[in-house]
Amino acid sequence: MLNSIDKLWPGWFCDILDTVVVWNDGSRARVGVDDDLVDVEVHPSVLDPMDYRERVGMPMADRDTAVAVPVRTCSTVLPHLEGGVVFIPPFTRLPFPMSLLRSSIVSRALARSRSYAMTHAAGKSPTAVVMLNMGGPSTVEETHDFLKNLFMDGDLIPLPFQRFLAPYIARRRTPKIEQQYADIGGGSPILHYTQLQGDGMAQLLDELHPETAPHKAYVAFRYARPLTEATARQMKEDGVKRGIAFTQYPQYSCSTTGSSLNELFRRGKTGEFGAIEWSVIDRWGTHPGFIEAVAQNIEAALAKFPAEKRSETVLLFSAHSLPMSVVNRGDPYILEVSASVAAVMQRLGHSNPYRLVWQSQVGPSAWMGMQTGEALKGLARLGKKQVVLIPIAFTSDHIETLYELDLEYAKEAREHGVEVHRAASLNDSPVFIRALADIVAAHLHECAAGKGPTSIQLGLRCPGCTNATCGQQKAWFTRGGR
Ligand SMILES: C=CC1=C(C)c2cc3[nH]c(cc4nc(cc5[nH]c(cc1n2)c(C)c5CCC(=O)O)C(CCC(=O)O)=C4C)c(C)c3C=C
Ligand SMILES: [Fe+2]
Repeated sequence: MLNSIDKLWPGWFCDILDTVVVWNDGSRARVGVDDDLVDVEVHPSVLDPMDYRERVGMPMADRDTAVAVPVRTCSTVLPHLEGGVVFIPPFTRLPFPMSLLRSSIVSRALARSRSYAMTHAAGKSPTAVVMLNMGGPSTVEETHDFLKNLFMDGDLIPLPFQRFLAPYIARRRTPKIEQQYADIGGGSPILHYTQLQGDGMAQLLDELHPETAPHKAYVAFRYARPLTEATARQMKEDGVKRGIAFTQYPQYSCSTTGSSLNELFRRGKTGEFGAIEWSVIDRWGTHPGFIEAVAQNIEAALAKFPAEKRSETVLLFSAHSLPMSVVNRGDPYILEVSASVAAVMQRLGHSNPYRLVWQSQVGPSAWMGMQTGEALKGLARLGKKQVVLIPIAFTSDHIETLYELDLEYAKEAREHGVEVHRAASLNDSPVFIRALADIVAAHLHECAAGKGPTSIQLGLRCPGCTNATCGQQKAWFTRGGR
């Protein structure tokens, strides 16, 4: 039996076969290693992958992202399962070695669905999925323009005499930040990863939601190339009629997602994008695919500690801080980051002690604490000498992970005798890319079911909000950008 499976799907299972146990009856089963078990669906006696897909009516992407595990033990309990496979749906919690295996299978899915998308979606105006984020300088030379755009943004940093003060502050800050980008390899990798994530997501979407295919990912950065205005020109040129504004910040803040939506609104209402029907995905910080992808990276970092001391390791979640003035006007970011952390810890079965701390404060005003650097020193003082640092509020590497966490904080902690490993950023995680596709597919289904173009939550302004654009923007998107 093992040989026949190995011939059909070469190399997929060999390394986990010995650890898998399956039992139960009917079409459900439990699979896992020792006590670490998950519920799965069982498809007995199906060995050919194409046949498998047809029989269960499963989209190509799901077939490949599922982990198919040959049944070979427990033949006394379930003789009819021997020679079959079990299908574990995407985002099911998996014991660690199996979750790694699934990642590699998802990579194959991306490659396969590319050709599917091309065959089925030729010649139609694309459904645009606009990936909103702040962006970063791709080269050191772009640092000044990035900072100038950032300090000009009154939604992020309201300054007196903004048009004059912003260029001045940007100029003064440029040498320091240029050096940081030089130290992390000569620029921010955010554009590279956003394009990769967007392209992978669009390919999967063509299959998950063929009604709106072809899907095309566009990147609209707030402070770096490609800026929203350039993306608007491109979308108009491509004849886009349907757009989804998809924030790439998992958790909502008025200073991040809110700022990007305000910018989209300003340019959308003057027709820069052409005539587009808009809808918005404004937050997804507890989506099971996002949580699964983060959890897998934590498990990989935890595995670097000796097994006998692993459970003592502190999981230190770190997110970009917010000024207390923003928190105190009712911004939902702190709550939503906390919800992400709670969901990840739930997924990990609360295997370790944890804290959520805050980094990257800028300027002299009061910011949300405790600060990440101080927390690491505090843990060292308390004798906690093993830490996994986890970036939880950003989806790819950037100056905060590669410079602040890796070069500053982790180094300092090691000087205090703490062993630190950072959980990798999501970057090219296939599980994460699949999650992005899943989020958009669910959104498209909801739109088709008449649930409206925005979430209910987007409609509520912060109780302390005095920014008129926020109100107009929310009303405009609620009408589908009309
Ligand atoms: C969820 C992420 C972020 C939130 C929330 C956020 C709020 C926020 N940021 C500033 C000021 C600055 N941020 C800067 C850089 C920067 N900010 C984020 C993310 C969030 N910011 C990232 C990922 C980056 C780095 C980009 C990269 O490519 O690496 C900077 C510029 C760098 C510096 O000068 O130190 C400033 C300034 C404020 C005021 C704010 C909340 C109101
Ligand atoms: Fe920031």
